[in-house]
Amino acid sequence: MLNAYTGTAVRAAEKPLLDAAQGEALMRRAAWGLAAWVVRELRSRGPVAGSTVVALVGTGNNGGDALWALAFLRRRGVDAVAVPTGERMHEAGLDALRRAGGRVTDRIPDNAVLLVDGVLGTGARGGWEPPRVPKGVAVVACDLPSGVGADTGEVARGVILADLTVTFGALKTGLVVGAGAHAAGRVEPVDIGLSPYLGEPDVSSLERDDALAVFAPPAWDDHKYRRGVLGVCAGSEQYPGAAVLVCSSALASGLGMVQYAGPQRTAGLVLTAHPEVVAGTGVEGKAQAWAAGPGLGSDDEARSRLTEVVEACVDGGLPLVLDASALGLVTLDQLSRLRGAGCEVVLTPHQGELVKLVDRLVPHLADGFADLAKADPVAAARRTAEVLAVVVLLKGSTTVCAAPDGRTLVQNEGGAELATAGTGDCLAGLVGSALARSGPNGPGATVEKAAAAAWLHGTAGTRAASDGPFGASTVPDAIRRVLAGH
Ligand SMILES: NC(=O)C1=CN([C@@H]2O[C@H](COP(=O)(O)OP(=O)(O)OC[C@H]3O[C@@H](n4cnc5c(N)ncnc54)[C@H](O)[C@@H]3O)[C@@H](O)[C@H]2O)[C@H](O)CC1
Repeated sequence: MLNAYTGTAVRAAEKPLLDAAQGEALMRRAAWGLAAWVVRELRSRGPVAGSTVVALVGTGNNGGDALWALAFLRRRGVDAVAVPTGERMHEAGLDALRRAGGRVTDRIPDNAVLLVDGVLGTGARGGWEPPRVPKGVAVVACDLPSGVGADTGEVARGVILADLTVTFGALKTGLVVGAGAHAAGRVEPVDIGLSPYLGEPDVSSLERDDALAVFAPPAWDDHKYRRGVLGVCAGSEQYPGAAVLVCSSALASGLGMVQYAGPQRTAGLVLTAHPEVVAGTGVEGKAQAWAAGPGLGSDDEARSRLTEVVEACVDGGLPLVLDASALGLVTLDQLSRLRGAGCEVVLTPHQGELVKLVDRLVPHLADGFADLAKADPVAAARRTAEVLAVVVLLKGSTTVCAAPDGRTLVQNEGGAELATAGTGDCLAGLVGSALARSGPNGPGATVEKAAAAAWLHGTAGTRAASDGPFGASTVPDAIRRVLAGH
């Protein structure tokens, strides 16, 4: 599990050390770590000594880190060049650079091979006007790409996309969420001794082993009912394929059984693809969790199919994932009955669906909510989860999984290749599968299951993309390959 903290929390963690006059020691540790990563980057591209490294240096401590790092690099024989972007530079850092034999110029030298972005860190307020960065120059951001909001991942004007971000003290939320995560490139944390002063993380991310623990292979004495039975209510005359995609993904994730409830033609398609599915028109059976919504449509029949599933879940206290059409159909009363029956509920909207859901079910949150969902997806998912008392899995370039108590997991596996019709249906099947398994229960368990599904879905997407462009029907096979370890 990886943990990330807001910039505000990291600054608060620094405070006792700054009060104890440890500021320069912290900065030198940070700069030392940054210089070490720059050396690695240089080595991967050619010789270290003699190469020109330029740092854009802002007026604050972020610039101070960059100056100290240049001073350390100068001692490795690097031609270390500072380019100030403001009226002043960190005094001690500048002094260190000068003593080490580095230089200060007013423009990026043509022969620069690597650029350190040390303009703005956690103290940034809004954007800036960057100089033109010559093509082919590697970019290493100091703590954060300048202009990325450390608390939110919102990207302001002027952000230079980094190949690598070396971040100090702790991962920042803004480096693992949304556009900020994209701007940061690879992220390498450097320990500067803040751990004892950091509280609870703002967000966390499941790693491979955490996710695979949710989708664990069967134990030697498992039988099909103990491995989990997922009920699927998806697909319609208009969108029959959705039913197949949900069932295929659920089966690929290694469940004991998939039970399909839907019209005959759709059931026929499901059975042709997967004869092992138990299909019928109603919800009777042995389902231990339900996935409802993909391709249901919005007519009376869709509404009544969803109602049947909700009632089955209320009666049995079963977990339920609501996706796609179900997000436009579910009522506040149904959510409240599900909660009252102790059912785990996961909603899986993308940004547009979340905004519509909030408009419809939580009108008092609706004002400005579309802007919030764009700028700060973590806050948007959290607010919805809290007010509806369900887990919200918000799909996007970063998948945000928020629990009603605020616990939030963010997953960045997979890329834009997954933005193709039907992949959301596959994700719904995986969330349903995670819910149907007897796994860890208790606080946090539901949000972890949702995040594990997001991890598997994203990782499968990346696997599928490695063979070239793909459609959603390829995803289930990729899921199997990820779970098989190849
Ligand atoms: N505190 C420590 O000892 C350590 C800090 N580290 C590094 O310091 C930065 C945070 O430093 P801080 O000085 O607080 O903020 P910044 O350097 O990010 O910038 C402040 C500076 O910039 C001006 N400013 C803010 N926004 C803009 C803008 N949009 N355009 C132009 N100028 C702007 C502001 O007025 C200030 O003058 C942290 O990220 C670390 O890199 C180390 O971790 C070591 C310990």
